Amino acid sequence: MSGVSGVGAVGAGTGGRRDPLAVPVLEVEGLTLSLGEGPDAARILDDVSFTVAAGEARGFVGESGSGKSMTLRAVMGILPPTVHVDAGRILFRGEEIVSAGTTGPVGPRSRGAAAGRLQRLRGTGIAMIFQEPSVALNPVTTVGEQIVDAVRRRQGLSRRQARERALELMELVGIREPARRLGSYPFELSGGMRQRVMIAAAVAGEPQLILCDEPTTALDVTVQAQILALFTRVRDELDAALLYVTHDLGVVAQLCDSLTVLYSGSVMESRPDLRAAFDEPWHPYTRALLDSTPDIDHLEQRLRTIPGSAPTPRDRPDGCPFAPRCERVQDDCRHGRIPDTARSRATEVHCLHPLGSGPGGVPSGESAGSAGGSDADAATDPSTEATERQAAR
Ligand SMILES: Nc1ncnc2c1ncn2[C@@H]1O[C@H](COP(=O)(O)OP(=O)(O)OP(=O)(O)O)[C@@H](O)[C@H]1O
Repeated sequence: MSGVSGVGAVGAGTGGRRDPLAVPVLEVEGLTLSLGEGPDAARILDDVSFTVAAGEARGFVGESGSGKSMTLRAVMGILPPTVHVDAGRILFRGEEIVSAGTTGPVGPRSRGAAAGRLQRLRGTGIAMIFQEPSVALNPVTTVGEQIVDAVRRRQGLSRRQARERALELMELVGIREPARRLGSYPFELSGGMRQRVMIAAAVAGEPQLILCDEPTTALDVTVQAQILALFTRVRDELDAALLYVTHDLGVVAQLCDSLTVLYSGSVMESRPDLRAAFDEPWHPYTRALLDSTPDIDHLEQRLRTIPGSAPTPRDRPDGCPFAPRCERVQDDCRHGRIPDTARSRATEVHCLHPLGSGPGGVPSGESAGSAGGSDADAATDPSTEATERQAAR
């Protein structure tokens, strides 16, 4: 792809050193969501926290129904009307955009300062890329018009300038002969091409945060690899923060720097260093997910499946929601709230009997510090290491 023009076309592309102390682009703090109200309310997200920094790609993984999409929808401000925020908040570049009491887009409680800020950010500061391009693309409008409109809406350029920018964006996302393709309708393109068009339209506003909801699941592996490479490129050129939802750890391995593992609405494990998490997962659920992921280097090994199934929001058990399926379960796992046993600022492990050999079951390399975060913590905190690695990239 020749798209060097894309560097100038889509963003800051600073490529310089980042400030490890900079405010994260996205901070989700204690997000707790319920479906319905009153005695029939069911908790679909319970005290979920994580951050994504500029230039970082965080994989957000878990089985179907674990709450991945709902988290993205909360960030984007598009929760279903029946789902509301019980507790927690979401900050975009340090500014609160979602707070407790927020409900779906039609609810009266969604109005207010935070909702107004979110409205303005949607499409410019924050972009979302869906699994199915038809969700985002208009079938009766040419792809050129859709990208030009996205550019104009977000950047206030003239029609001619916007067309030039649209061509650059199409080149950036790997659409050959973009001038010819401007006049195509979505149905005239392959699935992979439609996905590229959606990405081009999404990044037209030079977003600082890109939310991806399984955007390659429907594509064959070759196209999937191209799209993943494209995400890496767009992220680097915009210095954007990427939150990538998937159930596929193979995809996470190719794209992401950090990892959050969700199960039945709760964070099981959150790690700033994806490689360390894959080499030595601490939560038995993360281990089980890894064991059920195909490994191209060890095809002779039989894949393990996780016995049983995840609870629905209405039948979540007391204690650890994974306990009924966990090989390491003990009596104390079945009662009360499971605390974070990692004792590190950027790392979370909600398990009373984690894998590993360090203090609290957490290997020494990533166990640094207390939740308070002293200078000594900063020297060894894996979040600092990960940020510095990114800064040096
Ligand atoms: N529109 C909706 N209205 C009410 N509840 C919903 C809605 N969509 C999903 N849910 C429920 O919210 C919970 C979390 O669902 P969510 O879609 O976030 O899971 P997920 O991890 O993204 O799953 P998948 O990988 O299948 O997309 C589930 O129990 C689901 O049944």
